[in-house]
Amino acid sequence: MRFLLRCLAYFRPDLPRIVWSLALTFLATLVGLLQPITVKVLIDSVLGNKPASGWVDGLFVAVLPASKEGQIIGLAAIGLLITITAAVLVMVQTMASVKVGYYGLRHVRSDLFMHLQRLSLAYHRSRPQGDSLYRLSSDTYGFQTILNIIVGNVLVSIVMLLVMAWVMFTIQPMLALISLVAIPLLLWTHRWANRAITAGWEEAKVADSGLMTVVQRAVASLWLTQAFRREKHEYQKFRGEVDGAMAILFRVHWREVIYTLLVASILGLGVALILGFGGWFVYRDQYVTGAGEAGMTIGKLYVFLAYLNKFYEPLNKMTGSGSTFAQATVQAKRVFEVLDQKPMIEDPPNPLAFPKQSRVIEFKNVDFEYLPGKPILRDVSAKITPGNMVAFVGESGVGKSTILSLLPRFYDVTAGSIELDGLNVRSVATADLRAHIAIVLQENPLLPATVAENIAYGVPGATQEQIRAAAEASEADEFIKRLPEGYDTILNENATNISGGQRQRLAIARALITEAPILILDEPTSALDPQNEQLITATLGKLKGKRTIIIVSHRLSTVADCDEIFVMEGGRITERGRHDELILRRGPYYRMARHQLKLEDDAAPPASPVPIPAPGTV
Ligand SMILES: Nc1ncnc2c1ncn2[C@@H]1O[C@H](COP(=O)(O)OP(=O)(O)OP(=O)(O)O)[C@@H](O)[C@H]1O
Repeated sequence: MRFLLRCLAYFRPDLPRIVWSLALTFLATLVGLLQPITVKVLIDSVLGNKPASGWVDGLFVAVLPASKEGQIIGLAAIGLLITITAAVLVMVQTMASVKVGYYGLRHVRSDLFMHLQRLSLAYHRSRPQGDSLYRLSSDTYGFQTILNIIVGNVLVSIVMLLVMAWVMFTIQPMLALISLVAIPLLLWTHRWANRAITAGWEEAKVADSGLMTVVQRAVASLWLTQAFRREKHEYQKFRGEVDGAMAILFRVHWREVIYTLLVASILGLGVALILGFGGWFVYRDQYVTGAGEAGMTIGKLYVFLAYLNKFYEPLNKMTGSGSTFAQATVQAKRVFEVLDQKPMIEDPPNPLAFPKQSRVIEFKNVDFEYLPGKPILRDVSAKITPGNMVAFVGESGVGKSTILSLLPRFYDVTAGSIELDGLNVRSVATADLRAHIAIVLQENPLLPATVAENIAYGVPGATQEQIRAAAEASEADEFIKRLPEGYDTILNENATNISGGQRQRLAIARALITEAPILILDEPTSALDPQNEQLITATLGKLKGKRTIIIVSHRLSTVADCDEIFVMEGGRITERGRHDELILRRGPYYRMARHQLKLEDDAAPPASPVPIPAPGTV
């Protein structure tokens, strides 16, 4: 019940429309109830010449003309009018409920989308993207289905059941009791089927979202497939997933059709009982005891059978929608599974004020592990003064990128702390913290939008001048002006219509326009040719003193100009200093430099700082 109320809460803002829709449904149902009366009046009063029994019949007879022909035509016209009125009411009700459904769907999707954005990178990296897409695009429909079934079906059906039961009892109490036999049988069948079908849908949804993941991965790595001629293998993998999902769906549908068969048989049994007992009552009252109008008549039996259909209709609907309902609850549960995930990175309850400005950054005895018991960083301490350019260097996998991702709190440290001007990053709002930091990675996502829009992503409403200034600072202006539409050139998916170096310079422009006091660059030049590397190194050189720059790079030519270089080994900082100091020390940095800068193996420590070859010459 709590689960259903939680689902329905998404539709609460539309409560007046739900009430209106319900009222229309009842009205349409009531109007529909008048339909069998036209036949009863035709059989009993017009053709059978019996007096009208009851005030509704009397009302019908009263509006009919005197002649038999006129009465028959009149009843046909009334029947038509009733049908059209009920259909119009249903039409208005349908539109009202469709609106309620879609508004609710919008709420659910917005909630889920927002929550997915709040969930940490750790969450998203541990799950297939296709699964999140599936939950957002497909599973959210479950809420709409639950509303439609509860409001448009269950509530109306329960009222209809009560009304019909009362009407049938007034016609023939014994027949009414017999017709109730179906209810316990239906309840028992429903209990069994609901469990089996829900379990089936749970399995089916996992398989279906797995299919989405396969497609998403295949599209994202299409170049890999084509380059390594693995189309056949990928196709077979896809077919395997499709076949697996289909087999599960077949199993669910088998359970559904068996359930439908059982429901139809139970309702059929009810109708058969009424036909048998009802027919016998008519025979007894009209041909044996001669009770006449006071007993069971053919007209009454007809009306009873018509109402029996209307009595069974909601039962049929309720049980018939049982499978759809089971599927919808599985979908809604999958949405709640994500909504109930607590974001790992949360703002403190009372964040301290933290206006954007240059600040001293300090890593204090930082330990970090992605997985419990598997330390990546150990006792890392480093102080970076505003305006300085520093670098973390070291072999692949030592934890350099990990350090960068701790500063904007993509992950939280396991022990120790990171402080800005002495304030722990955990004591300020994440948005305020991240406003201090602009990030450039080795591979930067660019959007399928214009070049100008991509640069201005972090500063919506940036002027043309700001965009141009950022592009000039990142040495991107030249190439942008040469693009077919200049700054208005639209980048295609993954920005493959510009080169890797150009993408990198756009990413730097996008970072610079934010005027964040801290600029983080993770391997900004590793994918670039010497000429582009030189351009970017020159850009960074110009920013020195204006922003705090933290670089992770393998290329010593990119970091040689830094105010401080932190050398990392096995998750620890083992050496620190300026390039020339580190070379003189003949430690791990020197060993790295020896290969890259082609220093003589046994060369004596140079008396003066080692000249750094200009980027592009090593
Ligand atoms: N999301 C993650 N979950 C678990 N382990 C991870 C995750 N990301 C990185 N690692 C592990 O953490 C270690 C450090 O990774 P990191 O990317 O920080 O190294 P790096 O020094 O930047 O390497 P490279 O120079 O190759 O980029 C590696 O052993 C890596 O396997």
